[in-house]
Amino acid sequence: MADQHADVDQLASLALNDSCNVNDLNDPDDSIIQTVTGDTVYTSAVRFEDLDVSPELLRGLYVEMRFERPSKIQSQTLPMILTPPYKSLVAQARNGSGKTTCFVLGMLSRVDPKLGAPQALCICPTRELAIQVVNYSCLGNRVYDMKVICFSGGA
Ligand SMILES: Nc1ncnc2c1ncn2[C@@H]1O[C@H](COP(=O)(O)OP(=O)(O)OP(=O)(O)O)[C@@H](O)[C@H]1O
Repeated sequence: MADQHADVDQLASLALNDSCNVNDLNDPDDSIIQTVTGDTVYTSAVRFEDLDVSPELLRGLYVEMRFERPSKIQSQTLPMILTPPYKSLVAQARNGSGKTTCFVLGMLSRVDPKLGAPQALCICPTRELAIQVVNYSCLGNRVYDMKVICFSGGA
């Protein structure tokens, strides 16, 4: 999560200017893209196996979520999100392009399922978004038996 006082210039920033529709999720651009942030070079992931995720999460992506391969925003941001040294990231892509999976997979990859303590907090601006995030995060329940809880306020 971004440090409150972090200089915006220090944040890795990525905006994908793609105008495709949701069907493109299953037809991502296969070209391998390299992104350099500071001294670190990130290579886009063509397959989920290219990412540093556990076998349990891989199974969850393929079997539970029935995803075949990363969408464009996932292929470019997940190597950054999952590779140490971890940095803050701002990414922008159109609605329905798979952004939620990016940060949910980031959270699920960084928690220790054996540790019985709260380890990740996701703050959402609307109740609808919070519910969407919880629905994806439930992948953690299914593959790791971890608890995902949604708190919301308002009437
Ligand atoms: N790699 C993938 N392969 C197939 N389907 C996917 C993939 N990633 C996400 N999806 C599906 O695409 C839809 C949109 O994904 P998601 O909600 O993550 O997009 P989003 O960019 O966060 O959307 P929004 O901008 O509305 O918050 C969901 O139904 C999700 O299950």
